[in-house]
Amino acid sequence: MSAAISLQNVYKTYSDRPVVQDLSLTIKSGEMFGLLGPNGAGKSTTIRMLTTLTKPSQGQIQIADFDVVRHAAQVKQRIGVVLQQTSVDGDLTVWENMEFHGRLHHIPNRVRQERIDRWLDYVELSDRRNDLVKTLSGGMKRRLQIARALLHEPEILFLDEPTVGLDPQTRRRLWEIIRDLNKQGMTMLLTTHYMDEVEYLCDRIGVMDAGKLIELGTLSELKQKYGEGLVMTQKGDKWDYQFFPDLEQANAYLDQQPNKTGMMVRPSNLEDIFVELTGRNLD
Ligand SMILES: Nc1ncnc2c1ncn2[C@@H]1O[C@H](COP(=O)(O)OP(=O)(O)OP(=O)(O)O)[C@@H](O)[C@H]1O
Repeated sequence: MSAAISLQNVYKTYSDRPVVQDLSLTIKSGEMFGLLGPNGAGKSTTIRMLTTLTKPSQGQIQIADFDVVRHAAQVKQRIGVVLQQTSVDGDLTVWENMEFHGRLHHIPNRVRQERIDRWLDYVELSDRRNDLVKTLSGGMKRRLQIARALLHEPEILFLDEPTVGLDPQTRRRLWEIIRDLNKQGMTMLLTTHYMDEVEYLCDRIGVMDAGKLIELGTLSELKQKYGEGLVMTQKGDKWDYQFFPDLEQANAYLDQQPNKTGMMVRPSNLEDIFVELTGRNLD
């Protein structure tokens, strides 16, 4: 597989304050990549640079072999973007939002109508096509954002916190859409605060903290690295976490303890690894 997204030693500085530092990363074509990190880690800034919305202060970014600064127009043709803050226009209908976006991308009329129908159908909004967007639920608006981002048939889709603020059923529904698009071959980069989202969706995970990429790998690689078994020990109102290569070794350790009160063993998960790495919970 070739590289869909490539960052080499990328920095972004605002008023001398580095918010992204020395970020190098390659995402293959067809990959579903999750960028995880606490508030202010630099995830949105990274997405903004990848999607030509802001320029890197230093370093190189290529999308489908096009430089994001020198060939921004070619990059824009190849990417779809669903950002947290880019909302759909509430005073237009569902169809008008799609139509407007299609015209911006100069999609010829007949093709545009066919694609609007197809993508609205795909995100199950066909029956709401004549409704004002402000009358839609949060989940429907997000689905419309996705349909709109797909209208010009991008190769790569960027999703910044795609399910934030949505109820569990709606999140699941969006996950299915995201998964299905990836199965159809679309490269995807998503940022999220939700560990379960990354675990469920992503082939590979990058953890950002304070502007730096501090960990990278598949979930199983990360679990192998940090340990698949965990011993939790209650210390007052806090828990101490100790990783072990597997559950058997975690249990063996527990068995050796003279006092097992306040101790428990369980399989580790991504959140444990995240807390170990950043010393913080995400919520
Ligand atoms: N336009 C800007 N001007 C100045 N500082 C900025 C700007 N955009 C972002 N920052 C700062 O850069 C840092 C990284 O922000 P960013 O939004 O990329 O983080 P994030 O990981 O996406 O966090 P969140 O999950 O809260 O969105 C923050 O400290 C933020 O205040």
